[in-house]
Amino acid sequence: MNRNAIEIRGLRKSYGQQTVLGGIDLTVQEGTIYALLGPNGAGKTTLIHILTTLTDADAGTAKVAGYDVATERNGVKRSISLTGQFAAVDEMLTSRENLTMIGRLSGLTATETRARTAELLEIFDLTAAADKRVKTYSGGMRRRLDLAISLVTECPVLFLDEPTTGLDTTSRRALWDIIMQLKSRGITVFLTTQYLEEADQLADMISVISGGKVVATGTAEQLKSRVGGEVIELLDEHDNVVMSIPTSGSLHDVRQTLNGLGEKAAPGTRVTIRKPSMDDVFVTLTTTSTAASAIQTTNEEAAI
Ligand SMILES: Nc1ncnc2c1ncn2[C@@H]1O[C@H](COP(=O)(O)OP(=O)(O)OP(=O)(O)O)[C@@H](O)[C@H]1O
Repeated sequence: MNRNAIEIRGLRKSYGQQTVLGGIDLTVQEGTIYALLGPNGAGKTTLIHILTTLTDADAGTAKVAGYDVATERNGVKRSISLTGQFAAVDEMLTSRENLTMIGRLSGLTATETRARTAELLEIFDLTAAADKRVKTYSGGMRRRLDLAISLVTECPVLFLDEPTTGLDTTSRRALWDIIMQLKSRGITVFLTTQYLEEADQLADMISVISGGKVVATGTAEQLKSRVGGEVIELLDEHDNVVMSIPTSGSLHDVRQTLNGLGEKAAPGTRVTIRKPSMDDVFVTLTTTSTAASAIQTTNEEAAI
């Protein structure tokens, strides 16, 4: 039976008058990839900082790898790695030197450090560039190195704060592959992202946060099904989407929706019907409070 790598109950955090986290409940099973999806300023980094003991919560509890983040900080720290939004590498050193430095600082012997460095350079496809200074690296190479550094000592729970922000599509996909490999080695990955596709592709479970609350939790498919079975899209003569309408997908519903449009659609308007995307989910959940409260029920269902 799977155990929980992360358990969060009623977590709250405010800065002055601003409530950043207004009571977060969340459970992450061991060995899974969990994505926390939310717009800018939703509180994703704040939550990661609390889970990694960098910030204290005002109320509520959180356990990581079985340790309480408030009272068992050392246990938490021993169990986690964190990669932040900005690559924390020494640009004047080579990637081999960066990895070696972290290995020795983490208490590995010289021999262990050499072996681990070689292994990580290989995994992250950095062997060819291992002896070049990091300042000559591309953004993708730096992110890969940053991730490699956070894995010098392999921890059961890995936190990735927007790991692919600023990367091009190829580098992003390469990192996704690496994250999937980490999962296959039993590591629990908790990541934040603003990219819907990233959550869709990678995560076993997704929570959407907005306004300091979890407004939905589920698999990508479960979240999409909440938006509706099919989305009717109206396109203008230049193929621009002028309206998207979620429907249940039933013939009755689709027919009623189209009839309901009546004369509102301009002449020349075309119709397509497609499956909902994560974009639909995101827009629905983060822009309408009614949707948010409706989905709160989903959250409870998904937790059962
Ligand atoms: N130390 C702090 N002092 C005051 N306000 C803060 C502090 N840290 C974060 N905030 C505020 O809390 C809110 C949430 O910030 P946070 O960085 O957690 O959001 P986020 O979802 O990670 O956003 P982004 O995707 O832009 O990184 C923001 O309005 C931010 O300005």
